[in-house]
Amino acid sequence: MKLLIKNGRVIDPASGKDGQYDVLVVDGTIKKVAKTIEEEADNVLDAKDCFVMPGLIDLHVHLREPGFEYKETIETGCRAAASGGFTTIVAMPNTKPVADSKEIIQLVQQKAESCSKVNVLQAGAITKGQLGQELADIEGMVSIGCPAISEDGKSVRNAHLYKQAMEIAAKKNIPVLAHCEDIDLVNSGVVNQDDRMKELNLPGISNCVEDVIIARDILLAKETGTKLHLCHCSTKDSVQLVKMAKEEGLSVTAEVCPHHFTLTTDDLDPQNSNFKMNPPLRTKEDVEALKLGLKNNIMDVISTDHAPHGEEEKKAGMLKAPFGIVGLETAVPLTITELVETGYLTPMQMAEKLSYNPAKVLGIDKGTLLEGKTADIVIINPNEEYSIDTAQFESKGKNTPFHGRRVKGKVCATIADGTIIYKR
Ligand SMILES: NC(=O)N[C@@H](CC(=O)O)C(=O)O
Ligand SMILES: [Zn+2]
Repeated sequence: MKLLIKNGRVIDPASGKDGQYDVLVVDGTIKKVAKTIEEEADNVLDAKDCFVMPGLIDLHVHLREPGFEYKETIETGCRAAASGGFTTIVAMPNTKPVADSKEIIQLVQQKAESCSKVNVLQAGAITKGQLGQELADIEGMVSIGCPAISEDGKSVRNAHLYKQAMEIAAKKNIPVLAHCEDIDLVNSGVVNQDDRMKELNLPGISNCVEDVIIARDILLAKETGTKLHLCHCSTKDSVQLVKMAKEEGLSVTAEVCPHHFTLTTDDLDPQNSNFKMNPPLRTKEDVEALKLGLKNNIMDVISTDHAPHGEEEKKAGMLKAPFGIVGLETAVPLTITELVETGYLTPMQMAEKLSYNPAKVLGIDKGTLLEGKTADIVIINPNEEYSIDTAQFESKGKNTPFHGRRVKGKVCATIADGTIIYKR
């Protein structure tokens, strides 16, 4: 099987290439990247005026299977990933049952393999049942291909237990993906703690809820030598803390989600609980710090925190609705509109944050268009303008505050392992 991608703007962080090239894929492998390739192929894609980047990698996805199939299934989540340009996704463990054992990890792996070419990596929970009492079988899960551990949905409250998990992760050379939230400080908050929250008369979540755990986790990573990756950072001090950790030479990386660099608490419509997510939308000052953090390469990764929920449960109002919004199918246009068009990120940095750097965090041989590598590729038209429409989503989750928003940047095709898995 031969696939030829013609006339695109190839952007490949691994080689530093940014220019017009043709890409030839043979039997799932990138065979050749050259100025012009004249070769018969089974399939030819014209990528004129489009970015051709390594397939996107999302370190933070909630696939909801097993247990919450009404919100999303592995199959619908993978379809959403493909239409969003993602060829590898890391699934979070807060399923029912929790992904805390070899059996559940294997179940997800087998289902994913049977229904999609998207590379699904299931993160293992840190404690059994995410109850924070007893460590899960981390070594066992790693032995069957679990790429990382995470207690996402919450933090491990007991620092001693967490430190033990970090020691195992360090020994196994896998990253710890940290959801940073001090549950004792949350105090039933649902939106950011600021003037807007007072105006809306809703309970608030202060920046400290996130920052104190980021600080704790960095110090624990320093003492254990573990690779720490901080999930969905939303505060200005998170950027400062990551900067300090990097200056000290620690193995600390961090991600920012599109909603946290696009919206502030001023945008929040209290009647629409699709504005409710964890961490919450923060202030202008926080958003600017996150954007500069991405620009200055303090923040390494853009992840989606794709968190699908049912329509009914999201209708329960700001106080009762579950936290979370979908993100797989809006990440590319939001990144282009908010960060590339505005000059915060170059297209090369976009490819770094959405593919090359997440691959490095996981230590997997992906996120590149080098010859000889697996052909995971995304083709994006950065100039196409349109309105986000949830009716077009492949995801079961339609819970996004971005429905109707004008954006620029459209995924035209996604190729995983040499196969076209999405084409519009
Ligand atoms: N981010 C969210 O608001 N919700 C996530 C949990 C999480 O990622 O922390 C979920 O599972 O729904
Ligand atoms: Zn989380």
